[in-house]
Amino acid sequence: MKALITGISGFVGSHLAEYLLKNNTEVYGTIRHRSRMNHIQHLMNDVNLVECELRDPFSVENLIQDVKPDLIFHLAAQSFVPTSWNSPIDTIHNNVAGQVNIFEAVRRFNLDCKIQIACSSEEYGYVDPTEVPITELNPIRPLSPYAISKVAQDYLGYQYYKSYGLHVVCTRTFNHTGPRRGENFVTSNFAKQIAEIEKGLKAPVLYVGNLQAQRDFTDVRDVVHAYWLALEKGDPGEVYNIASGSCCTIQEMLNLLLSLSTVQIEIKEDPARLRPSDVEILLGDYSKFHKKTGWKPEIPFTQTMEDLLNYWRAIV
Ligand SMILES: Nc1nc2c(ncn2[C@@H]2O[C@H](COP(=O)(O)OP(=O)(O)O[C@H]3O[C@H](CO)[C@@H](O)[C@H](O)[C@@H]3O)[C@@H](O)[C@H]2O)c(=O)[nH]1
Repeated sequence: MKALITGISGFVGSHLAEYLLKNNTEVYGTIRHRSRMNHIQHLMNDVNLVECELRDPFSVENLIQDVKPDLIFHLAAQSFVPTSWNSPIDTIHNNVAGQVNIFEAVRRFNLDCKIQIACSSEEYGYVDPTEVPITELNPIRPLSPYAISKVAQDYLGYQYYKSYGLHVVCTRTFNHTGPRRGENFVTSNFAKQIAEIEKGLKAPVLYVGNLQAQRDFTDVRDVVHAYWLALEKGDPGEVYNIASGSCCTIQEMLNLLLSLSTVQIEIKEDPARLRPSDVEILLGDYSKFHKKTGWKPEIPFTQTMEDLLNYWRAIV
């Protein structure tokens, strides 16, 4: 079985590669010339890397023709919400064009493969507090250009399934974290600041944005297991929530991290970290996916945050 991971050098891509290798799957992954390889350095002898610019149809055609994967996990994306405010067109173009190029190449070469699309809970956007937990039937009310790009990816998956019979499964994943999480994302950003303060590399002041937002966090190692099951057992043309089923405020997540450290830290709001419109609550209902695949999250949140903090302690 040959699996292709787009964005293999990223946070989720590197964990998925580890998971697939343990499952005796032959792993191929796309990288770009400027990709940082530190997350997959330890896998270099076990995975096959292909340089590919997903925005370029010729590059993607060559990729699909050469690799001929049985499974495609499409993870590559501009995935940081604030960046999408600064460069909305780039985010939408990158996330949408890359996926259309993959679909068109699979179609052109008549490839019999299953495709997982990494969609997002951000698609739900504005959620009234009476509308949680969020099921796949909740309204889609996107609040950022990033969310719009994910809605487009989601609906393209449905359209290519209906129009051409492509085996596409969309996973709407709620927030996920763990070792190797990019330092811009809130859990990693706070953990890195704490690790730096512990080492005396930074004054004991931790900068934060909106601490009232509520998020549903799952460990990335549970998430990659879900992606595998989505293609093994999920129905094509369907969308599945991947979530933990509980949520906390960002303040509570910060308190947990602080409780794992012994240093005294002052908390300061940094206005630059506030967003034009923030999604205030994301709390997912993953029962549709559980019924289909038996999946449920296994790793407790405290463990995830401890592993994340230790990850940063080891590298700052
Ligand atoms: N990044 C960041 N966020 C902060 C900070 N302080 C508070 N927050 C709040 O913490 C929440 C989470 O922010 P992020 O970690 O940046 O993630 P996100 O915007 O929820 O998006 C993530 O989850 C999506 C799934 O729901 C993913 O699709 C997306 O790619 C990303 O991983 C947001 O409400 C944000 O306003 C801060 O200093 N930095």
